[in-house]
Amino acid sequence: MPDPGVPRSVVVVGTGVAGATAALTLRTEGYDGRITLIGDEPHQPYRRPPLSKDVLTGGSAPERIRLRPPAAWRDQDIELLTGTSVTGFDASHVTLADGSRLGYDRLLLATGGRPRVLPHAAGIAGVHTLRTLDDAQALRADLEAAESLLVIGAGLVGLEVAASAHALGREVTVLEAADRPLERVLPTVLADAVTRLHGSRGIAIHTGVRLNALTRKGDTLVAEAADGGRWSAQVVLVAIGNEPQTRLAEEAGLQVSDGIVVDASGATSAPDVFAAGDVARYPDPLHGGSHRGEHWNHAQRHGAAVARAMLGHDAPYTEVPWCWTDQHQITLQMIGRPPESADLLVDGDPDGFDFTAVAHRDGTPVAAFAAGRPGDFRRLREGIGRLPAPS
Ligand SMILES: Cc1cc2nc3c(=O)[nH]c(=O)nc-3n(C[C@H](O)[C@H](O)[C@H](O)COP(=O)(O)OP(=O)(O)OC[C@H]3O[C@@H](n4cnc5c(N)ncnc54)[C@H](O)[C@@H]3O)c2cc1C
Repeated sequence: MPDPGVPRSVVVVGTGVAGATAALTLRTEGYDGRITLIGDEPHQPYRRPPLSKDVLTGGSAPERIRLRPPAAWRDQDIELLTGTSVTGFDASHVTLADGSRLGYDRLLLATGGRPRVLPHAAGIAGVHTLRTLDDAQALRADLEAAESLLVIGAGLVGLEVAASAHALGREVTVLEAADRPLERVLPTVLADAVTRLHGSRGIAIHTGVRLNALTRKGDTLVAEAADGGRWSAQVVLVAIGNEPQTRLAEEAGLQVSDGIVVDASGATSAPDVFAAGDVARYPDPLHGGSHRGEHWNHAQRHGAAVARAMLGHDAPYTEVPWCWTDQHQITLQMIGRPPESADLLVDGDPDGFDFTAVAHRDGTPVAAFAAGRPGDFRRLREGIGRLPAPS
C-alpha cells in the first residue's frame, strides 16, 4: 500500500536553477516516483549568471554553462521536457501548450522572472533585455557589429553588461533613474565606489535620468530624458529589473503579491502546489515580513528546501540570501538587505575593492558586503545567517 503522504508523481514547471535543483533533490532524498521537469526554453537547464559576463565576452560556450551534463537527467530518471510551455493547471493536472494534460500529486511552480520592459522601447531593433541564453546570444551578436552600448538601469545586470561590453572594446554609457547605482543593493559609500570603478574605465553612469523617449534614427538609437538630456548608441540594453512570472498562479486563483505567496515550506495557498526561486515570496527569516529573492544561491537553496518539504519533511527555509557580482575583474559579495538608515562599519578600502562592511540595525548586523576578502565574507555570512528569526 503506497504511503498517502508520499507523492507518486511530481511536476516541476521551470527548468531554471530552482526547478532543476528541486528535481535533483527529490532523487537525492530517495524519492522514486515520477518526476517531470518542464521548461519553455529550448535549452537544457543552464546557469544564468554567466550570461552577463563570460557568455557576452565570448569566454563561455553555451555547453559550458549547463547545470548538469545531458545524461544526468536520464540517469536520475527525470523526464525533461524542454521547449514546452505549461499553459495552466487545476487541482490534479497541468495543461501543456499542445493541449495535452499531465497528472500530478505535487506541483512545483519555479517559473522565475522576466525583465521589465520600457513600453516605448518595445519592438525597436537593437533594443535588448537579458534573461535567457537566447537573449545573451542576440545581444552579443549586435554588440559584435556595434561600437557603442547604452545601458538603461544601473542594477547588477546592467552594470555587469556595461563592464562586459567595455571588455569587448565598446563605448558604454549607463543611465539610471535613481540617485545612485545599485540603490536597492548597496549602501551609498559602496555604490559610490562602484560608480568610480566604472568611471575609471571610461564608463559614465548618469543618475536621476527620467527617460521619456527611445527612438531609432538610421543606425542610431537615441534616448531622450524629460530634462532634455540626449544619449545615443548603436545598441541599447534595458535592465530595469524583473517581474515574477505569476500568470499561471494567478489564473489558478493562488495568492499572489509581487510573487507567488508561500509559507516557510514553499507551500502556496493551494493544496499540493508549491513555489520556489525568483517567483516565490516567502517569509523573511532576517528582516521579518516577506521577501522575494532574485539571486542564484537563494533560488538554488530554496528549490532544494521546497523539494524536501514536498516529500513531507519538516524543513522550513531559513537561509538569508547572499549574492555576488563580477564587474571589471572585481567580485563584490553581499548578504542581507541594507536598511534605509544603516550604521555601516567599513574595514579596508572600498575604492581599492579590498574591504568588508557590515550594516547594523539597533546594534545587530543585518547586512554585510565584501570585496577581495572571500574568507572574511564567509565568516560574516555565517554570522548573519545564524541570526534568530524576528518575533
Ligand atoms: C543575466 C543575469 C545575470 C545574473 N547574475 C547573477 C550573479 O552574478 N549572482 C547572483 O547571485 N545571481 C545572478 N542572477 C540571478 C539568478 O540567475 C536568478 O536569481 C536565478 O537564475 C533564478 O532562478 P529560478 O530558477 O528561480 O528562475 P529562472 O532562472 O528565471 O527560471 C525559470 C524558468 O521557468 C520558465 N518558465 C516560466 N514560465 C513557464 C511556463 N509557463 N512553462 C514552462 N516554463 C516556464 C522560464 O522560461 C525559465 O526558464 C543573474 C540573472 C541574470 C538574468
